[in-house]
Amino acid sequence: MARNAKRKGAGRSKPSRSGRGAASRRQQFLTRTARVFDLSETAAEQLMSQGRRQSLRFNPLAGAPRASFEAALAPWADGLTPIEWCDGAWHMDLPPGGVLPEDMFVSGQAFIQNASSFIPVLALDPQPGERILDLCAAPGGKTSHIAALTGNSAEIWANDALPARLPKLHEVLDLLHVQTVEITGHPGQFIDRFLEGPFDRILIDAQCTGEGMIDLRRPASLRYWSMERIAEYGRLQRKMLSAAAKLLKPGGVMVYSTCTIAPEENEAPVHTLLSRNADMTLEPVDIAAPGLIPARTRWEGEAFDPRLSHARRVLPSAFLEAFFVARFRKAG
Ligand SMILES: C[S@@+](CC[C@H](N)C(=O)[O-])C[C@H]1O[C@@H](n2cnc3c(N)ncnc32)[C@H](O)[C@@H]1O
Repeated sequence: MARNAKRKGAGRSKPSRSGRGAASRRQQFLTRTARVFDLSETAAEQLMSQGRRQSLRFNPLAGAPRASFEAALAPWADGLTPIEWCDGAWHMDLPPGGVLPEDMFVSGQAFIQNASSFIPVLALDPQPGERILDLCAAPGGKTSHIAALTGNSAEIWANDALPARLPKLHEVLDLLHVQTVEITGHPGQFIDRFLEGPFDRILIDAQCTGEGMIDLRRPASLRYWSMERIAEYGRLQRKMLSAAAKLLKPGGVMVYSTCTIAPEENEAPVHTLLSRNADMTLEPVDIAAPGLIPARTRWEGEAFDPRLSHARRVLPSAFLEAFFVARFRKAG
């Protein structure tokens, strides 16, 4: 796929300053997005031209009882909708000027995320007592969710390769009362050289082109988009998947997620891992979130492993960013 992508890509490594360059980049992104989701370009344009509302997650690790937290939310109940598929989370649609009490955030009782970010953690299904690796962890939203679901009783390794992002990771995990965590700063593509396995569960919430965050009403959000970047991240993601799989315990679960749309960064790296590791298979991503559709089993004339139909794409909507989630199981 990467070779194919490079040939097709009229990509540039630097952002183009010309209006014509920006227009053709926008058109290329739109054409691809429409094809990925099997939509018309008009429908794809609407999908990618909306603001995304945020969601609120209750953090039990802060020690406040859930009932008192919910009581404190009562004055804002009209602007909060419980998320049926994610316990202890609410979609937020507060009236203009509506602000939740600061204390909830300062005390670490509440955390704001895009609701799509809940899906990989729920698919990981972390359990107390397990050894869990979060390979691309900063700023720590998903690590803290893992710690919350396991009641601070899993051994979590939170890794991120970018030194500049580690202070924020420390800060978020401290704020959210995450205790059983080791923070490391290794390159994920070589993680098997730095950390000792085995891990019961591994989350790879990979560095990606972040197409899910593109809002076509804001031309700047496409400034760094290019086929070259897609191909470059696809190579990195393949390497991270391969290195992490070596650290997974037989019988263990590994979840791969991105907030991007490109099949070269989603289905293609998953396909490569399956084709090179007979002991790895895909399991259904069984989360009842709206807008979850099967991942692609073909792209640009190339067929992927049919098990990719178990992986899920998130169709972007008012509350959910475009996301991709695949859940692997290692034989054992
Ligand atoms: C999508 S973000 C992770 C978000 C995080 N999981 C969360 O929920 O808060 C991807 C992260 O990968 C990190 N990263 C980039 N290249 C990496 C690499 N080669 N190995 C490990 N992490 C990397 C980035 O610094 C970034 O923090």
